[in-house]
Amino acid sequence: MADSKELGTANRRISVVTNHLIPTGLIPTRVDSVELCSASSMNDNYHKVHGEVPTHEVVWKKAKFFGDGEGYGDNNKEFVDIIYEKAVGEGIAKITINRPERRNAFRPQTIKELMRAFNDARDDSSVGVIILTGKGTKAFCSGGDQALRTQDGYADPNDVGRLNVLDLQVQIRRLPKPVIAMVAGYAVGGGHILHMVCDLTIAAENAIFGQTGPKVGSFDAGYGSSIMSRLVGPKKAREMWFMTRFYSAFEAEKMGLINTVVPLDDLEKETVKWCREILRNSPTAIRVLKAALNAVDDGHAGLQELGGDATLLFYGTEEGIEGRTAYMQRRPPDFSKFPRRP
Ligand SMILES: CC(C)(COP(=O)(O)OP(=O)(O)OC[C@H]1O[C@@H](n2cnc3c(N)ncnc32)[C@H](O)[C@@H]1OP(=O)(O)O)[C@@H](O)C(=O)NCCC(=O)NCCSC(=O)c1cc(O)c2ccccc2c1O
Repeated sequence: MADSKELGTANRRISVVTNHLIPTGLIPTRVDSVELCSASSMNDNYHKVHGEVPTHEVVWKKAKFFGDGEGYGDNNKEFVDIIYEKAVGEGIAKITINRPERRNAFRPQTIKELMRAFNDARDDSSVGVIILTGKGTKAFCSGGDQALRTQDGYADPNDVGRLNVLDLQVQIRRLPKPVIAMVAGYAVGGGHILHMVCDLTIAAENAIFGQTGPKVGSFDAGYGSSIMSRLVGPKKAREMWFMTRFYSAFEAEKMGLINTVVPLDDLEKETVKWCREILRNSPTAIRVLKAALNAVDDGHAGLQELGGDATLLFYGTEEGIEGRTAYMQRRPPDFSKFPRRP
């Protein structure tokens, strides 16, 4: 039985907690004085200057590789498992996994093609945002093609096995432009991890999210675990991995796993709108912010990325140029005119 000292402590704690509770009658149920408005209809000077985000129809063209001409063409002839497009006149690239009959499961060839396309979108300075999606409405991606799983990893016929999707995850994570996962249908297994490594996820109402690894004898103990834990918290991450449950788009949004849910018919329109909104902002600010947002979690690699951005910016300054010029002119550099800022 509790003695009187323990009871006193318990009573004090209860009264501290109850003092912070608002009696139900006092909880405001209606906002009288504040006019609520959506971000797009805000009437402040910032929104007057910047205006509405354009909503015109996007025009996609098969992408030509950067450096191969005007940016459009039919290099896609080389692609079997993906479709690579660029929006005409705006800085959006779209990469589509094109294996709908397999719910867009990836095989090694798919990963190789995805990596080529992402590399091109990175190098093409006219591209500012990249959309990753799956063909059709049934699946974004259902992970590794289990028919090609070997003891060494995933292998196309006559090839060595590898877990090459891990390289793609790193590539997306380190790519200095935002990558948006546009998800309709299933994003499960390795496909779920792909959407998690993207910077943003926009889902259709029919989207379904989840891990299947422990059901099929697999697991991703890398980004698939650590990034998930960051996104949904350690308890929910354990639930997702241990139980292998599937979650609706609305549940995923509530969990912080995705950014927004839209009707299936509006999925691309809304995703393009997000891209256009991002493209109005400073590419350098976005580049550095992406690196900064990943830096702590990515350890030395994260610091390297962020540090690289600092060097990149420094190379464009007079101070940086003076160092290089002096070296080339075989003279000592004159850094005296550059401020030693507080
Ligand atoms: C995604 C589904 C829930 C969809 O179910 P639905 O009923 O709509 O469709 P079907 O099941 O009939 O599928 C149609 C058709 O596609 C084939 N298919 C679907 N997914 C795959 C797949 N991943 N691999 C191979 N084939 C697939 C299916 O067999 C049907 O073919 P038919 O010939 O019968 O028409 C459901 O399909 C589903 O649960 N799929 C499996 C999801 C899954 O378990 N994925 C693998 C998880 S493991 C993984 O992805 C993975 C990959 C890596 O590279 C890693 C690397 C490093 C670490 C970990 C890794 C990892 O875990």
